[in-house]
Amino acid sequence: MPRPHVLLSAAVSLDGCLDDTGEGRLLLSGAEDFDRVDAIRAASDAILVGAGTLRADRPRLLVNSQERRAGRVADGRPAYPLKVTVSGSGELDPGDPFWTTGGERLVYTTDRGAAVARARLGDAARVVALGAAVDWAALLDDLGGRGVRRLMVEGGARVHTQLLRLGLADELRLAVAPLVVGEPDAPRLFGPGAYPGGPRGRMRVLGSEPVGDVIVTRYAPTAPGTTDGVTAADRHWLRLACDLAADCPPSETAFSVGAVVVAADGTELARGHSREGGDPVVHAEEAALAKLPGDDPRLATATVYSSLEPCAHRASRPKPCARLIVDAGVRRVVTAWREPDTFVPGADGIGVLAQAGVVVAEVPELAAAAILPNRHLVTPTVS
Ligand SMILES: NC(=O)C1=CN([C@@H]2O[C@H](COP(=O)(O)OP(=O)(O)OC[C@H]3O[C@@H](n4cnc5c(N)ncnc54)[C@H](OP(=O)(O)O)[C@@H]3O)[C@@H](O)[C@H]2O)C=CC1
Ligand SMILES: Nc1c(N[C@@H]2O[C@H](COP(=O)(O)O)[C@@H](O)[C@H]2O)[nH]c(=O)[nH]c1=O
Repeated sequence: MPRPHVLLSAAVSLDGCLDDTGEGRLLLSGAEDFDRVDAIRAASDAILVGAGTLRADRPRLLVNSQERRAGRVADGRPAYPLKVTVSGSGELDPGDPFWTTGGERLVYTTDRGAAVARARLGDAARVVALGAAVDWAALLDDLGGRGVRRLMVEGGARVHTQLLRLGLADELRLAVAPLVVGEPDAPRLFGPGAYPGGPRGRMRVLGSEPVGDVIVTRYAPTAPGTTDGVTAADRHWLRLACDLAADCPPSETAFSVGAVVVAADGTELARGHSREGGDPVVHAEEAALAKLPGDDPRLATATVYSSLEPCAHRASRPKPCARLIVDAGVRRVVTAWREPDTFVPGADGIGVLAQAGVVVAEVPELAAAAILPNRHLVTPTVS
């Protein structure tokens, strides 16, 4: 099951605070903005907050609009999204309105926390133990397995910080309120640590609008991952490579493939697709790499996204794409689809890359998109 789309939602002051240190929650949003948040909740399958937010805010996390609830029911969904919390300790207060209102409740916790949470909550929630520690990737996989496609995360600071740092957030929606908290101990949206792309990495702005007196901006993280684990930004770039594959001039004798080269800070360096620019034999990765100077220093930390595994054997050119990638100094490749035996039996571009020390991440959930423009070339059993 695919992981859900993860949307981080927060309201902050001009000095980046989520709250002040006083009693009760600081309302950063106005009525119009709370209504915008309500619409996102209604469009979500599940809403997650950390146990710290449960303790500090005692939220209900409802869809407040009756029309929106009715719309969900008309679509065959429950009136309220699933409510999810994360707690290492399991120290959750059954008197909180979170457990008695709205949608069904789910707690992700540790093996030790599970015993505490079950004793405290009884039937008010399903408690899922994820081992000695809570692993966020495992949590998202589990939610995907429960049919959650869109997850809204409403904080707090420690939860947002981890999801962004781990590269697991697809989108960040930030409402910036026109006030300054000014307190040194007030919770900040993002804590210190190593974020994808480092301090020079820039996110992509998807849009921005005034809502009442706050400004809401939508961002997408773009900096590639650095391991064979797949991040949300990796999926974004690989989806683009699959879209490029669909743009190739069709062929009966070669695959349609798209490729994108992305720098460590999330800057797109080059893109290419098969048979680009009227060259009947050029491959996607070859076309993309040819647009960059061979000594471009950004290549050493770049990631190549290719809808199809880079080729290992080639009749039409001296070097296959796996070798071109290694020779360009690229150390990481993300791909959706292993090459079938259609033209070259036993091609193992991933093996060539791995042998040269290149980290390869595979995203099988995007294989269908990579195959689509090639469906006339593969038998149904291969696809
Ligand atoms: N302005 C806004 O939009 C929002 C503001 N807020 C504010 O944020 C503040 C709360 O933030 P914060 O205190 O950081 O709390 P969080 O909501 O981020 O919750 C932190 C708690 O969640 C659990 N947790 C988180 N990550 C893990 C993990 N990897 N493994 C195990 N348990 C984990 C722990 O629970 P446990 O302690 O049980 O082990 C931890 O103490 C409040 O002041 C609130 O008002 C909150 C949401 C939105
Ligand atoms: N203070 C604040 C937010 N706080 C969030 O709203 C949650 C409470 O929602 P509810 O149960 O509907 O009262 C709370 O737990 C926290 O996640 N959100 C925002 O968009 N803007 C704000 O100014």
